Amino acid sequence: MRTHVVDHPLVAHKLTALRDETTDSPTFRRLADELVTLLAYEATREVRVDPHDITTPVAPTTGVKLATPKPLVVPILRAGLGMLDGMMRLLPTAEVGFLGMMRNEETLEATTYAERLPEDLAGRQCYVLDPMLATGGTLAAAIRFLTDRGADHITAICLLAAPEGCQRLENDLAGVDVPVTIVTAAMDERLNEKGYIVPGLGDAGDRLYGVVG
Ligand SMILES: O=P(O)(O)OC[C@H]1O[C@H](OP(=O)(O)OP(=O)(O)O)[C@H](O)[C@@H]1O
Ligand SMILES: O=c1cc[nH]c(=O)[nH]1
Ligand SMILES: [Mg+2]
Repeated sequence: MRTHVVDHPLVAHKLTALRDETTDSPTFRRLADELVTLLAYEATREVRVDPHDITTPVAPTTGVKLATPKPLVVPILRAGLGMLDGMMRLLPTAEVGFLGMMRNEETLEATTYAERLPEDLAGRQCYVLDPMLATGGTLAAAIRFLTDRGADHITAICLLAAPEGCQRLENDLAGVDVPVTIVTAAMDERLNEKGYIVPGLGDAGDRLYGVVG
């Protein structure tokens, strides 16, 4: 597994505003949207392309276009939904699959409550969107869903990551023979006793969409 922390002053600036507890929900949603577009630029560095012949007003030339099958983008509900538009801005022709996953805040175990993915992902590049990589349980399960169906190249875009979650992913995915890359805006210090990222940004889903039950 590779981990890529995007080191860019604009990313750091937007992330600082996102973390700030005084940032309201509309601003939080806008910042998450802008950040994912910046991270997606790095995350799509290995997106597959084919040669493509065109003619400019001056001369014929060969460029590239996205290869077929198109990449699959998978936001993890709920919080990952706040990253979808920002990702699709860069990959407008990608397909989108959905995973609904929720972490039990007592046991910190992730459960899956919704799944809408293509049955066959053989030969597909997948981009998983989830703002928070905390214990890593959610992302490990999501990546398993994709590799079990044949996905052969996986990139997860997370706004924040914790070292404990990255270590767990390394362990859980040790037997997975598929390249996995994590692209994040920051590797934070640690998790607290409740499994929250420190300093983090709090509960991403709640900050995007409000507290539900
Ligand atoms: O790395 P982990 O310890 O598994 O935690 C990370 C998960 O927790 C949050 O989702 P949450 O369960 O709060 O659901 P929500 O998006 O509906 O708020 C977050 O969006 C991740 O999916
Ligand atoms: O810090 C954290 C950890 C898990 N989920 C969140 O939304 N935030
Ligand atoms: Mg949440």
